[in-house]
Amino acid sequence: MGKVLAGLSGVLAIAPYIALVKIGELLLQAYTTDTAVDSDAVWRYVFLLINTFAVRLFVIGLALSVTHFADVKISTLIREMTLHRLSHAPLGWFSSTNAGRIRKAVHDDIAQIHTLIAHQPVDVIQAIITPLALVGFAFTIDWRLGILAVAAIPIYLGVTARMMRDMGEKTVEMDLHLTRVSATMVEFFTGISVVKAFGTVGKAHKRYQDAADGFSQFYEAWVTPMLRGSSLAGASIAIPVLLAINLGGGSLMVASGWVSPIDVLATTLIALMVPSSIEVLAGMVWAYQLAGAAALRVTQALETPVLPQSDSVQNPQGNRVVFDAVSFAYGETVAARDVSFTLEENTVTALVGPSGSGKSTIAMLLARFNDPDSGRITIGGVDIASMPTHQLYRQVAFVLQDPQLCRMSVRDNIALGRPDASFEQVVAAARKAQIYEAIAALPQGFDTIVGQETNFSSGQAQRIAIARALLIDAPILILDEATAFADPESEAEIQNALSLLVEGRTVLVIAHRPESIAGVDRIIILDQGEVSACGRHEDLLDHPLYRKLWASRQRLTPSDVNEENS
Ligand SMILES: Nc1ncnc2c1ncn2[C@@H]1O[C@H](COP(=O)(O)OP(=O)(O)OP(=O)(O)O)[C@@H](O)[C@H]1O
Repeated sequence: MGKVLAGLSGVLAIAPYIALVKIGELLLQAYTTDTAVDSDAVWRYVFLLINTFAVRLFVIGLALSVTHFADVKISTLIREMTLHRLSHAPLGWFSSTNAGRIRKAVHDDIAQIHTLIAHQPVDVIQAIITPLALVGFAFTIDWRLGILAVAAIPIYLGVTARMMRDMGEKTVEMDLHLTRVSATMVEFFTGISVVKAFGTVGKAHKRYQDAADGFSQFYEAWVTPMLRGSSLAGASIAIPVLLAINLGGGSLMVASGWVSPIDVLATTLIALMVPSSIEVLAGMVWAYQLAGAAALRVTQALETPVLPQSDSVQNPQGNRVVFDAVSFAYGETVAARDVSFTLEENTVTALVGPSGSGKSTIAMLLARFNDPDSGRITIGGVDIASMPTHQLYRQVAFVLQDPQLCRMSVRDNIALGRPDASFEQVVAAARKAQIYEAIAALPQGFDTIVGQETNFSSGQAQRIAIARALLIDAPILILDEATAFADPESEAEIQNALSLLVEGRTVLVIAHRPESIAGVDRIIILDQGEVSACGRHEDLLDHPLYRKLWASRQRLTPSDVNEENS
């Protein structure tokens, strides 16, 4: 409908020229016959001019309204589909995915598609129909004047077509460069505090600098030859050139008695109008290319892998967790290889191993951050992949290294996993997590907005995360041990909060410091994604890797270390 209305407005564009020719003919006739001008007829054409102008404005407005309504509907739909898709993506996907890429797809790219839906149908149809209608009218005035009116167009089109030859590929390439610049900028700003603290701004800045340099080199190489072509194309449709062709040629035709001066005037004006319509079209082609590339990226976001979801609530028998021959790889990097172990109910099990041995990956498979490539994980005999997400997260809670407080009230932050919890339950969780006093001391208490009215220290944020997990009251808990000791000042309070949290639960601890897990029920040593040994601290003291991990923390006695080295 938008296109039909735009076509109609394009046809109406010839009305001023018809009025011009008719009024000109009336004036010329009065002049040559030395009679009075037929002013009624002149006014009729003036009214025709005003009316068609008003109708044209109305039709364009209507066409744009139709396309803008369509755009709002389609953009909303695409946003909903993208967000729905992203909300079902494995949690692990977010950490491995470039923040800049997601932001660009969800925000910028969907906005860019606006051009494609809201403006392109109207502008392109108008830009095609208007010059065609004008040129058609010029030919109806006189075919020779019609030819003069379009004489410069083939040169303009030829040069422009040459310039635009590999526009599609180049636009995609430009977009890749821009995405890289955007992603490195997000990376740079996200880590700016750490980078500054360690005085390595230059290094971190380099990735962004390289991306920006890459873009400017590509852009210069692409645009420089285009500028020459663009000057030549512009010169071929410059006003002096068009006036010389149309007025020069037209004057010769008037002298030969083929056409009247009014005809020449009307077709000259048409000749001046046609290139600007074509330029609008060329501009639209460019915008169309950009919007096309944006649409491609949105399509890719819509193809984000999703975790299969089950709707049928399962009935696990207890909370025994079994990892059964679980393997998982990030692309080529194998992070878990044929891993099997059991977490007995109400025991604390620690995963230890060198950095990169797969501790976090394996632990987070239990929270379905990703699904195993092979093998399965069961809770009470039920495969976690067959549990609905809400059921799984009632069974499994986690306290991670970065507690991630949201910009909402402290109360809502604590009740994030259980929005139906009463205020008394939230307060009780805060008390158990040893964070009640700090919250109560805030001017708005539990209604204080985090990140706006207050900010918590990392130790306090960790205790809020513990309160959150306490409130969820899940029987299984994944705990990143780094969390517990990140803030030495509040270590005692965190220890107390944690001992309350782990009580009576099945706990899997991602242990970064072997000395802190000496009292746990079971220790699993991981090496390059494989289970190397399991047992209690005392049982494992002879294990070379375990001894090495301890030695690296200088907790083994010198004699132990010597023994190991001998
Ligand atoms: N999101 C990811 N994308 C690609 N590879 C990853 C990702 N996360 C981890 N890896 C790789 O998987 C392997 C296991 O990493 P993981 O973080 O699970 O080890 P870890 O033992 O927890 O390490 P650390 O003690 O340093 O936290 C490593 O080789 C790591 O480089």
